[in-house]
Amino acid sequence: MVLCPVIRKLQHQWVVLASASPRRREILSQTGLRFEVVPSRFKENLQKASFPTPHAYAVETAKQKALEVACRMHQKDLRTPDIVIGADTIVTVGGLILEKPVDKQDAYSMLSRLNGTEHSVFTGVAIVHCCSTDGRLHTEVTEFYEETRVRFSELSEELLREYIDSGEPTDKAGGYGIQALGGMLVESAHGDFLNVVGFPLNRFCRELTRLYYPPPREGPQQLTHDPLPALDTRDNLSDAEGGGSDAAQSQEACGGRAEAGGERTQAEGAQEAASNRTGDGPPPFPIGLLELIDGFKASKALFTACKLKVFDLLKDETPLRASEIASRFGAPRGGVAQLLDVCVALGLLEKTRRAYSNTDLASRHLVSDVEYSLHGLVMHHNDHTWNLFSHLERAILAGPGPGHTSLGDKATHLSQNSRDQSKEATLGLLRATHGLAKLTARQVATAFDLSWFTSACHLGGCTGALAHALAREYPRLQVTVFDLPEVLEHVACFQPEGRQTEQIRFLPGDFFTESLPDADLYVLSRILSDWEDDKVHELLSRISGSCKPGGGLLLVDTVWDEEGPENATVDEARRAARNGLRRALDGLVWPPRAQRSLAEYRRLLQRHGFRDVAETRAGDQLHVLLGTRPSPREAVPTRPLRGRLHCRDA
Ligand SMILES: Cc1cn([C@H]2C[C@H](O)[C@@H](COP(=O)(O)OP(=O)(O)OP(=O)(O)O)O2)c(=O)[nH]c1=O
Repeated sequence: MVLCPVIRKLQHQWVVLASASPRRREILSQTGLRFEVVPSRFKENLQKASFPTPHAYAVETAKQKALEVACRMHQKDLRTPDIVIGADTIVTVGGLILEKPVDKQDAYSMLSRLNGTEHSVFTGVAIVHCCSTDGRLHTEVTEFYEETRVRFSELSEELLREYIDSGEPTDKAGGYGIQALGGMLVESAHGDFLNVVGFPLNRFCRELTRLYYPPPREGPQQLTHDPLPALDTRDNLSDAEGGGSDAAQSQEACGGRAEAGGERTQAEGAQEAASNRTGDGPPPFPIGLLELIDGFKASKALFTACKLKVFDLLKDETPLRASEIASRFGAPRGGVAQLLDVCVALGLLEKTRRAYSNTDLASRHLVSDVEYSLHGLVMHHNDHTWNLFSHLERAILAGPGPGHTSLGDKATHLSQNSRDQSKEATLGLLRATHGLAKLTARQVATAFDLSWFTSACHLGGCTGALAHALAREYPRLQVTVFDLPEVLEHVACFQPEGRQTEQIRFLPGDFFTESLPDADLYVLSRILSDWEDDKVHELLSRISGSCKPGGGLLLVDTVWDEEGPENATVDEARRAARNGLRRALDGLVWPPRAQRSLAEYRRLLQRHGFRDVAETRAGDQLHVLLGTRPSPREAVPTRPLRGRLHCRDA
């Protein structure tokens, strides 16, 4: 069974695992992936001292293992696999890198070092996408590593000796196998268990997802090949010429030219095959740039498929042919079939025997009436954001000014007073925000333990997505959703059925002009970044004035100085950068928002009398702060303000 949708995307690719490790084979086959095993002949002898970190060494070794197999297969078979996966597992302790012990004595000294202490197990992984043009191998490498911290308990000499005699340490990094007898040595393990066993499966699936959604890479996907059996060990690919991986020979195959002298190392040969070529030839094909150039087309295809409700048509899981879908739209088959094929390429639809069905991703998020639907968000971007961005140049040249830009004028109707908006526009905006709010609601509700509060008031709580998550997590909590009457008149259609409904009430009102409902806990989610400082102070002082001693304020928002969590992985840092990019892009067409740093939000809470401010993250985009009110305080009288739609545009 294939649980990870991205694995399905690889089912027609020729995937090779460049490893002799039975553990890696077993772990990878658990995904349902069809792959072939071709053990690497790369000699694991890179200079450890030349790497800045132990994991850099593991990643490079993994890469060279995979590149060696890619080159050899290309040369010997004249058939190039689409993807070659290499991995290398090492154990590090006190700055030392431990690989597989060479003998019992070596195993003993490794295990003695690990005895009673904590060490790290790193597995470096390389996913090499290959393609062949004019007899030359071109590769694109994605690499990453995962760390697991393992602690051994204090072990007796006798136990270590017995363990070594069992023979288990021989083929395992650090001289132990956590998955078997070696599990008895381990007191604790923090991180991915499978990473210790030789392959970080979870991270691997996440990396594949990152690579294949959105649009799959063009190069490797254009290759065709015959389907191969799920598991087929082809250890013995070559060997008419006597095996061994000769660098010059493999260079000839990979680069289409022989290297006189043949003094180059295998690593160098494989490295060059990685197509980082410089010099006279054309520069490497800029896949990333072309994807960027074409990116808008992919978005528009998705928007159009959503507008036509293609994913709704396919939601009952009966695959339909292009002609059937076209006839439902009363449209000619040709264009519809093309759109459907684009959706297949984008990973939104699957095509089997000329019939189309939704991928898991589409079933979960693009069908309009499912729980975690983002259909409303897509429609909002199609109907509003798309037009705004077509005026981007004008917006930039006009620059910010009084009343913002001519584009800004157009834009403000999206985030302005909802009384000015048509009912349909308000509903569209609510659908867009509801989809996103639902996706993050549980993470926000559980960011802190709120079980000591008995009543909460979500100010500007819109459709109640967060209120429902709070009610679900805290069965004692009564939640009031306080929002403008013109917002609340539309929320009935967003309410799920269930027990939590009894814990939730919707109260119309304007949090700037009307008294706030009583509550132990006030919640503000993505509100403050819509307002400049004077309004923010006004609102916080009203909340502070209504908040009882011991009550709290839960503040949820994006922050401008986001760098990802402390000790962020490369992945997390990238995500943080992408969030920043999204905000920067929005800033080009919408009136600038009052983005604040985490420290500024913390100071705001403190200034308005909230103490012990704690902060954490909820998912990729949101930061959550919780402050409590130690003593009662008078509410500061406020000027009445115009009401507005308290939910962020998407
Ligand atoms: C720490 C630890 C390692 N190992 C294994 C995983 C790896 O197979 C091995 C480390 O050696 P590697 O050099 O990473 O891999 P390998 O030689 O087995 O296979 P190949 O190079 O062909 O890919 O140690 C366990 O099985 N259990 C453990 O607890």
